[in-house]
Amino acid sequence: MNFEEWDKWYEEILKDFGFSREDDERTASVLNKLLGNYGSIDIEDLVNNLHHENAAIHNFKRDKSTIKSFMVFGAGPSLKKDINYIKSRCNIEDPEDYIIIAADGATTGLLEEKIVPDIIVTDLDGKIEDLMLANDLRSFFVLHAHGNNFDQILKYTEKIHKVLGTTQSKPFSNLYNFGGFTDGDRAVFLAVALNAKKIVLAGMDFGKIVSKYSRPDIKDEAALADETKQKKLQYAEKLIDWVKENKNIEIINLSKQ
Ligand SMILES: Nc1ncnc2c1ncn2[C@@H]1O[C@H](COP(=O)(O)OP(=O)(O)OP(=O)(O)O)[C@@H](O)[C@H]1O
Ligand SMILES: Nc1nc2c(c(=O)[nH]1)N=C(CO)CN2
Ligand SMILES: [Mg+2]
Repeated sequence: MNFEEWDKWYEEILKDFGFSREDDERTASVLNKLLGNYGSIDIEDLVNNLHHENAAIHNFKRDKSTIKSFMVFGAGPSLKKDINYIKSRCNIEDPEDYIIIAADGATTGLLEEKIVPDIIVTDLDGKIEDLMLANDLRSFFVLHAHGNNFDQILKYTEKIHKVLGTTQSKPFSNLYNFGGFTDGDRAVFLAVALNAKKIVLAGMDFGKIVSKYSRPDIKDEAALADETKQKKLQYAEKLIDWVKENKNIEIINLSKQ
């Protein structure tokens, strides 16, 4: 989604949630500076490195043109069921098959199943030790700045490597905006920017229930989402519907089957 198109969604989101564009831009400006100091990658680096990372691990040369299929894992209640289904159907670690993108808290569920994502799309409110562990092991970070994560960006950016920065306001300098709002739908927009032909969604229930991977502080496996979270999930679903309607990409949602 280009920025002009995204900006219409963004205006609506700012009004609907009462967020401030200036606050988003303030965090974006800090992230941009930190990435300037500590280093960041661009989209070309990401594509090239995805290829090399897998070549190193699997002794397999993935041609750039074979990067076509993606799996996006969200932190919805069906995450574990969907991972088990995928494991029973295919070799999830086969680099020929899929690029694996985890949306933030879903990283923890994947690590529990011995799967280290290729990419983590995050605003740094997932379980931070797991995000950092995955980053050390293998995962590239697509790190998002917004008005509500200034402190996390300030604290953790220097500790993370292999980072591509994003903003939800106007992109500039080191920061991209591929479109999208929550970590899960931004992961889908990233796959679109990486020329996906097929995207499989797992743990992307939307609805009103959140899992412990989304809210590590809840006691049970799942709980009723608060009103703000429910509204965020509605936007996530609508934005992914926009991709279905406007892009020629096969999208399969395992959570809805
Ligand atoms: N039922 C669900 N509960 C939680 N996440 C879901 C659900 N369905 C889909 N997702 C996707 O999983 C992603 C990862 O979840 P997580 O709660 O870590 O994200 P988030 O975008 O940081 O949200 P928040 O700002 O509420 O913390 C969400 O961004 C969302 O797109
Ligand atoms: N300003 C602001 N922006 C966001 C927020 C948030 O809480 N505040 N949460 C997001 C992830 O769901 C994405 N963007
Ligand atoms: Mg998050």
